Amino acid sequence: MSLYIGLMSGTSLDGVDGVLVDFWGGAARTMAAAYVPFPPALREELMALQAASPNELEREALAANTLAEYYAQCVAEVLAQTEMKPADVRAVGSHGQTIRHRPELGFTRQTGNHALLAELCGIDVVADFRSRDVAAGGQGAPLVPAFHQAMFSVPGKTRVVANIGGIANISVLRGDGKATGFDTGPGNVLMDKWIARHQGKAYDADGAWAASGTVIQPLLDAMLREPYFALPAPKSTGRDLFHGDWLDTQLAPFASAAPQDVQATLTQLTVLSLAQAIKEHAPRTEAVYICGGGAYNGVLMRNLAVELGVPVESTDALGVAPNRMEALAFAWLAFRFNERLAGNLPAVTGARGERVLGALYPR
Ligand SMILES: Nc1ncnc2c1ncn2[C@@H]1O[C@H](COP(=O)(O)OP(=O)(O)OP(=O)(O)O)[C@@H](O)[C@H]1O
Ligand SMILES: CC(=O)N[C@H]1[C@@H]2OC[C@@H](O2)[C@@H](O)[C@@H]1O[C@H](C)C(=O)O
Repeated sequence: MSLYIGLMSGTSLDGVDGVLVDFWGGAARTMAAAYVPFPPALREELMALQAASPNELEREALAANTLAEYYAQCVAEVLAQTEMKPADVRAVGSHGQTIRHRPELGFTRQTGNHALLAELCGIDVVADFRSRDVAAGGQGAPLVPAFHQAMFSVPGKTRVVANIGGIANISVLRGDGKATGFDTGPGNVLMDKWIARHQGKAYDADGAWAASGTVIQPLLDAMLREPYFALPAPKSTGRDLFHGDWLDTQLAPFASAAPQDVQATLTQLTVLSLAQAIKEHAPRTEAVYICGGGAYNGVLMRNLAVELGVPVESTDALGVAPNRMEALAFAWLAFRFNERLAGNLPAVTGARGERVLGALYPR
């Protein structure tokens, strides 16, 4: 067996997903999965750390310590579902928590106390997967297209895998074995923000609130004029751009709009920005497979299928539950690190070449 654990806590800031996976023989066999939600205080602190604030150096370090405890709990929960012990696992691939992503300034920061995680779980930890790609002139994101290519590409067919997390990104898997991909823009981040503000809920379950509203076309048109959407790839984004102030600036001329109509419009912003990217970069794709929490939003899924005119399915159809995909990808990146194989696709990130990604914290 070639066992790895992948941990992913993404831009939604809701918690950490973990998987235990066996890469023996080149396949990826998931043996266990767990999700550990973050308590409200940690979520709020991680949200606050997305932008400049007082004493952030110390606060980041303390948040990193707390994260390590939740990550270690997630590792313990996946192991508890099997007969496996820490010594059976070759490494934990831990994404960490993105608190800044500024590749144009030469850095991206995923916080987490990786030394503490190694100490707490007694397994080698591989972390900081994005920095080397940025050092080589790349965006450092998205990284999952390399994993999607390795697992899901089919000769002679174009497939698209789209992740709709806080931010949305696509992987275009071409029939010739090559892959491209980039961040298309907001996934759930703006919808989550809006429903939290108006209803105190973490997200719009199944898009039901959006479905009760009507799209405000002038607002949608204005938001689609955001320059990011027209930028050529390679490109990546995050809460650094799509934050509350961005939303408030867009909404300022629409102060009297009904909240459910705004939610319908934000949902359609995600649909159209994704659909435009797919139509432009994969016009002949036969199917689009969705992972990330957006796969559980029926309104988003149906509207995307209408917009694209091709089947839109969850990645369950590829044998991977949508909420496990990214954790699986970071287990795979740890495996690539251990084998000293490249983890990035320069055609995706724009790096000068292939690089081994990650840094090791031995157990
Ligand atoms: N049942 C559901 N109905 C609607 N939306 C849902 C549902 N379940 C999850 N989501 C959405 O998915 C989000 C979480 O998605 P996910 O865990 O893929 O994000 P992430 O990994 O944190 O983000 P990223 O991929 O950008 O790093 C939630 O915040 C919510 O908006
Ligand atoms: C800097 C950062 O954390 N980026 C995330 C984020 O969440 C989705 C999208 O933006 C993607 O670029 C990336 O995550 C996935 C795992 C990736 O690197 O492919």
